[in-house]
Parts: sequence; structure tokens; C-alpha cells
Amino acid sequence: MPEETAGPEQAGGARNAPPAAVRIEGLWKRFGEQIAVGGIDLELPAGKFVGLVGPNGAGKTTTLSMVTGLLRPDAGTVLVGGHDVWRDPVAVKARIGVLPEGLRLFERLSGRELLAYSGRLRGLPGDEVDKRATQLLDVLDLAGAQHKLVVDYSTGMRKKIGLAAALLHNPQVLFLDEPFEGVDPVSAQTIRGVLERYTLSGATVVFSSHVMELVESLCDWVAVMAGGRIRAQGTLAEVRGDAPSLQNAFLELVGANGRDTGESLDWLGGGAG
Ligand SMILES: Nc1ncnc2c1ncn2[C@@H]1O[C@H](COP(=O)(O)OP(=O)(O)OP(=O)(O)O)[C@@H](O)[C@H]1O
Repeated sequence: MPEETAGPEQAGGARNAPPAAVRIEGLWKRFGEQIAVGGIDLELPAGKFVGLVGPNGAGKTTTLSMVTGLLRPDAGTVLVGGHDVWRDPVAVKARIGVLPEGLRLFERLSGRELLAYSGRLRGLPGDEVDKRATQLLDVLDLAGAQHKLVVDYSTGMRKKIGLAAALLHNPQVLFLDEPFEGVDPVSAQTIRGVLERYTLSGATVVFSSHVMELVESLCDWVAVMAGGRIRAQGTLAEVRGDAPSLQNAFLELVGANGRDTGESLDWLGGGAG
């Protein structure tokens, strides 16, 4: 349970929203001529499953990298549990867990060694690390592979051990970049169960995804991003509005509804002529 959150304000546009776990104001990032994130404001409510969705190149990874202290913004502030990510990085890093895109792990450690290392790095006592690691390996169905080197793990196993490492210190907010990509349905269900249990305790999960059905079935709160800007944020119902599904609302919001290939692919299909 987070012991602190940032004030009683409501999430942007969302009525009766709980206090913000993460508050982002005026966040900018430019790479040369490319504005990756163009001055976004976001309030992500505590104790919720928050989805950050957007098409390829929308700026989701850049946003999550700045929010988790991996990439310095050109301008703007990010507060996690009331602590500034760039002014008070130690306080913030103690409160967050991160599963980044293109997760890099220590390949020559076994799964269990990786968790032992992560736990000790977080300052947890050895016996507590052992206890938590055993439980996480068990719940995530990695107990049988715990002594195998991470280099020999499959994509889904890597996601799961990365998730275990991110959860080991019981963070208040967990940031996950595409956590279900490359994960089979059984493992996805396992991950989902762990995350649901985690949010029930009052913690917050923020994850990015392209998969609208997944976001629709998991998230309480959604932010839609396109072209480096936030196009909508609020509860699932607020963002979906009158659209029949989140997918339809999303296509409408990012201006891609009904895009068709016209005659530009008239050579495609039908076998060799
Ligand atoms: N290190 C970088 N150098 C130059 N441009 C970058 C860099 N990182 C991101 N960009 C650009 O910033 C924009 C946003 O990229 P970002 O990776 O944040 O998008 P995304 O929403 O995560 O996309 P995807 O869903 O495809 O992963 C893109 O146009 C991308 O080309």
C-alpha cells in the first residue's frame, strides 16, 4: 500500500478520481528536428491499472523513459508519490519498479541469481530476498527454470523474470513497456493475475500497449497518445465515450479511422500474373 500520494486533486477530466500516483506537467523531448513528446500533462491515478496507448512512434516509450528517470526531459516535471524524478531520484527509484522496452538483463546469471542481485541492490536483507524470490518464481511459473542462465530463457520467460525483478522490492508504482509482447496466453494470464493482485493492494500499474482488447479488459484508466501529445485521458468509459469499443474510439482519436490502401497496393495478391 503506498504510504503517500500527491494531494487530493482529481485526475485530468476524470470525476471522482483517486489522488495521482504520477503527475506529469509540461513534459517535452525533442530528438533533433523530431518532437517525440510535445509538452504533455498527465495525472495517473493511484491504485489503478493505467494504460498508455498510441500508434507506433506516438511517444509512449520516450514518455515512460522520462517518467522513470532513464531519459532526461528537455522541459517539464514528473512527480511520483509527490517526489520529483529528477530532483529526488533516489526517493523515486525506491518507490518504482520498471520493466523497460528491449529489456537488458544480466545474461550470465541464472533467474534466481538475477533476483538475488536485484534484491540486494535494493537493500533488502538476504533472507527476505530469498523468500520473495521463491514466491515470485513459483507464482510466475519459473521455479523449474530458476537455475537456468537468463541467456537461455525464452522471450516470455525474460518478461516474467524482468517482472519479478521489478516487483521484488514491492514498489508503489510499476511501469511496464509492452509487458505482454511475445508472451503466450498462459503466461499472459499469469502475469495478469500477479498484476491484478498487486493493484488490489493499492499499488499502481502503468503500462503501454498497442493491443486495445487487452487494455480494454485490464485498465481502469487510459491515456491515448499520438504525435507526441495526449489526445484523451480518463476512465475507460470516458475515453471510449459512445464508441462501440476502445479500438473504435482509439482510431477516431488518432485520426486513422477508415484509412484504406486505395490503389497503391494493386499489385499485391492474386498470385503471379
Ligand atoms: N533516441 C532517439 N533518437 C531519435 N529519435 C528518437 C529516439 N527515440 C525515439 N525517437 C523518435 O521519437 C518518436 C517517438 O518514439 P517512441 O519510441 O517514444 O514511440 P512509441 O510510442 O513508443 O512507439 P512504438 O509503439 O513503435 O514503440 C518517434 O518518431 C521516434 O522515431
